[in-house]
Amino acid sequence: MQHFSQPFTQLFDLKNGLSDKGETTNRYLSNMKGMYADQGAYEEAIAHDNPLVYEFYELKLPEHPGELLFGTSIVYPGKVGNEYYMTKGHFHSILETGEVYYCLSGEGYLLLENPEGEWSAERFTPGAAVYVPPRYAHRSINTGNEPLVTFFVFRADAGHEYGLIEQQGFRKLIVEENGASSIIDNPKWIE
Ligand SMILES: O=P(O)(O)OC[C@H]1O[C@H](O)[C@H](O)[C@@H](O)[C@@H]1O
Ligand SMILES: [Fe+2]
Repeated sequence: MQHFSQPFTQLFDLKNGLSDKGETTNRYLSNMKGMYADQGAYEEAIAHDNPLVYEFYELKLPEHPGELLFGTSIVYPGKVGNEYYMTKGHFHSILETGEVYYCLSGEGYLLLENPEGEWSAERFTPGAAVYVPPRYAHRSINTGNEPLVTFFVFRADAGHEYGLIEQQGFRKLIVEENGASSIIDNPKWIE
């Protein structure tokens, strides 16, 4: 008989996303080289300090298709040039794996796109559950002034695939224009 996980409960703070169990993975600005459109603004920001852009819990559960991975993801407020702080974004290694994100606090977007060229920017506000269908890469973007905290859950064997995202990003960028967020074409995107 396969050894599955035992039932358990874990608390995550609704406001800051933190939990007293488990370790977060931290992504600092230095881990995001080449991911912001304004390379000059990136170099300048890195020369000053190396802020924490986001952190996330991913509970260590067996990577079996019957198990689920879950945790919170916390994207801090900030910008590089006029582009908001965001996660790297990924496809799942098993491309045909969906995911659900539920926004606990803060505001922003989940930017989605699939290899067929379809894309969407779904708004995150507290209480919004966003569905990531199979085949869609997804990136969380904080357009507000407080941490963007989401809770996610997906099939445990799905894996993460960054691939082209690390070279050219997503088709769209979310930037600040005249004090409001705006979705624009990514000039680095090559079809
Ligand atoms: O892997 P990234 O795109 O950097 O995002 C970081 C993390 O954010 C989310 O909350 C996901 O569900 C995780 O699976 C992911 O690894
Ligand atoms: Fe994912």
